[in-house]
Amino acid sequence: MNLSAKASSQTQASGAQSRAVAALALFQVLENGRSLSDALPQASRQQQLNARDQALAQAICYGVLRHLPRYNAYANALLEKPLRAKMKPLHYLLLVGIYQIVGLNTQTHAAVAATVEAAVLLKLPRHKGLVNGVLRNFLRNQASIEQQVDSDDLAHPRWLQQRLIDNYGQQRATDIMQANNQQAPMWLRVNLAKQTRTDYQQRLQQQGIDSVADPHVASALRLTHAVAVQQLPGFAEGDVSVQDVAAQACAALLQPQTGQRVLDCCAAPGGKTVHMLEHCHGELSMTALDVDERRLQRVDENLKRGGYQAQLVCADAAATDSWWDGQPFQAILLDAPCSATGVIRRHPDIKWLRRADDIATLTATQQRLLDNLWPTLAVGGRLLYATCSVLTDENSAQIAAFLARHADARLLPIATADNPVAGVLEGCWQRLPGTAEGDGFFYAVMEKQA
Ligand SMILES: C[S@@+](CC[C@H](N)C(=O)[O-])C[C@H]1O[C@@H](n2cnc3c(N)ncnc32)[C@H](O)[C@@H]1O
Repeated sequence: MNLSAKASSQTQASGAQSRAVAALALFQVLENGRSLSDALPQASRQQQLNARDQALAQAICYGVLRHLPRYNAYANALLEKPLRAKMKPLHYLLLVGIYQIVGLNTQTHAAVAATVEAAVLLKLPRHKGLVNGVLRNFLRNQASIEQQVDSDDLAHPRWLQQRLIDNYGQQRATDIMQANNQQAPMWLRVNLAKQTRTDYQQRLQQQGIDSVADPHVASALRLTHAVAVQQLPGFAEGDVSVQDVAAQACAALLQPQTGQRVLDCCAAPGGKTVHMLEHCHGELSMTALDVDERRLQRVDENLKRGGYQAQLVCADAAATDSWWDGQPFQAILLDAPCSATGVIRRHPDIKWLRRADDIATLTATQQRLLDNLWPTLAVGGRLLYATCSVLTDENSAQIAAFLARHADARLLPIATADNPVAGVLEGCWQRLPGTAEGDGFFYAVMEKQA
């Protein structure tokens, strides 16, 4: 084989690998209920994908998940009969192929060829012909198939659509779902303990990376185009972190003060723990707690990267007898486990993995955390309750019920009001996805009365 033929067959092989990885990851998410952030890296490792091919596999998975009903409908229209259970990975390979034809500006014929080849990697080599036939048929008849298939372009499960309509009305619910189907921008949090935001923006500019400063959150820069973290100057030294602008608002809302005892009780992977430490130049007595030991390691890594210290505790935050020494905290961040319906732009698998029943379970957990942590807060101290959810049961209704149960809790109104949302408890802040380019997020600040 000459060199260029060898190079071209290597390119083809890596093209097939990324398509196979995308199909396998989608299979794991949609058939086995695994999160994409677990399934994709695992499938990538199995196929030994390089970073570039992994990025392609990820882009394909995101694209398919964003408009899953539409691509499923196309595949079903193209297949004479549904595939047998054993051949199910092939269905996801077809979605991968269809998405590339519809949604990616790749060279279509090369993309189809790589997708057909991926059937071999899925250990279904005998069905290469089927994949080829279906995708070529779609290429020939795309316009008529798109016309004949009645697909739901909002692409959210019915129960979630209905909840959003119940919470916000038809128009706002539609806006939320449309925003959920967009790609989220990359946001940076500049470590203001080390440099000004303008200085860091200039460092970016010197590397040819354009950014826009957020008018409300002092540390936040939005990149005009996403880049790999390794390209960010000073990333390894903790000069900058990747964090959405909505998450960055937490430190300023809680306002921890130098020298205070602070609890971050659902801390992993530690984005907000480190931000609070940056906010006070590291001078906080910080306890970072999480129930998940593996995720707690990420907090440790993030602390080390920034050069900060915290006491790490692995425990159920609500089981205070098991970890609390009885010394009250002056500030508590409860970034509660939630439906994550505010971050569907970044995790499009969420809308297919969540079930309607999950919401009641989550609200019960949130209530237990709020009630059991409240006694650990000092009189005069503040608790910030935050979620990346847009559902009122987890947010306004949760806080209204908490205030009704706790006479010593006073809501400190948040004056930001860049997007007051009808139906949200006055004094709380509900950000909706896409508003000012940020994620959907909810915040309520409460102070403990004597
Ligand atoms: C929204 S994430 C936190 C994100 C984090 N604050 C950050 O900014 O990087 C919620 C976290 O709550 C943790 N968690 C869930 N239930 C918990 C519990 N009962 N006690 C402590 N942590 C819990 C999860 O393991 C998860 O890491």
